[in-house]
Amino acid sequence: MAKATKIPVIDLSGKDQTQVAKDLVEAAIEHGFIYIKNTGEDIPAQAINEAFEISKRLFEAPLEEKQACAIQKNNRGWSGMQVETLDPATQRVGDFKEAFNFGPFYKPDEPNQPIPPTITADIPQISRFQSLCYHLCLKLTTLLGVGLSVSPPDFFTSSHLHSAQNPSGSILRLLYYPPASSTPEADRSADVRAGAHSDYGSMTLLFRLEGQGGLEILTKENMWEPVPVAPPGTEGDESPPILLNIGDLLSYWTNGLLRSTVHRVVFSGGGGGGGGESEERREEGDLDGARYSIAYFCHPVGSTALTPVPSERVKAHVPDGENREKGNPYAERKVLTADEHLQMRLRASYLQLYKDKE
Ligand SMILES: O=C(O)CCC(=O)C(=O)O
Ligand SMILES: [Fe+2]
Repeated sequence: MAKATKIPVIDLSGKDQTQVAKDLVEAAIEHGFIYIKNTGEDIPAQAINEAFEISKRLFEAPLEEKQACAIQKNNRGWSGMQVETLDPATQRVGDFKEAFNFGPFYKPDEPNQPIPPTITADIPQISRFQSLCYHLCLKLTTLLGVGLSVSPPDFFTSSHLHSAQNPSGSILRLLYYPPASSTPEADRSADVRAGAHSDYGSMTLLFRLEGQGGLEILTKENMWEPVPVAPPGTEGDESPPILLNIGDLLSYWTNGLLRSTVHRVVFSGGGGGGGGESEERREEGDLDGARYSIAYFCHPVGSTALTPVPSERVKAHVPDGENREKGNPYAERKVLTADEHLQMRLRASYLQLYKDKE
């Protein structure tokens, strides 16, 4: 039976910030996924609720509006059903989801991309939400720097300070997984809502809604385990915890010390993984109903050179067989900057976009 994971819940508002930093680093090494208790201090529940409301309106907008904002090679815009294939080696068909990516608004309320008219009035809220996510990520990069005793301690944070002159690949992504009933072509036991993948950037913040489970991580033992939306101890909070995960870039940068964990989103049939209807899965609600999530993919400034992180802890880390590969999956291709890293990954998941326009 698939068991729920033991991903720790961390409260960033803890008095002893050195301890918080240590706990965060240990969780990033051990699991790569961490629940950030939502106290409302960094991202108020109301801002999250508003963002989900905007997302619903956006995906319900007329198809022509969304198509006019189709995703470009700059990774901004709308991607329709089955356009993205996160696990092309395994998936029979593309992901059963729609997504809309917003690049950074370097000036408040000024998107650098076409926006569907249905949500033009919501630009200030989107801008504010993106800024809240960005600032939470800066806080997290600072804590990781402290927890890893990186010298100087702002090594990670300063490389994430983006601007129009020093842009980053950071993306705020609204996601919509239509109900299975509206996609009868999906084989719920073989197909997935989002294919198995690890994220590309430094770290990802994921916002989910209660009763809309389906996210699973691949454990060290190679088992798929569900990641409950509201783990024990957070049920009474105003908003479920924010799920933080380490991305490939940060794992690569730390020579595999921080773990970038493979994850996916499944229908109730279990994505061919044999998970079946476990107790935890049933607690997660109707896995075939409509599902919304919001991800903020945090990336360093594109020109950042991915040179070894100045930390004794990182230097002392000797990757084991499995992590050696994970730590530097691109060793042969010599990734030099954050931008090169991102371009390589996008090319692999948007097969058609790159094929059509080359
Ligand atoms: O929707 C989710 O819960 C996860 C989405 C995800 O992993 C991604 O977009 O990278
Ligand atoms: Fe992901």
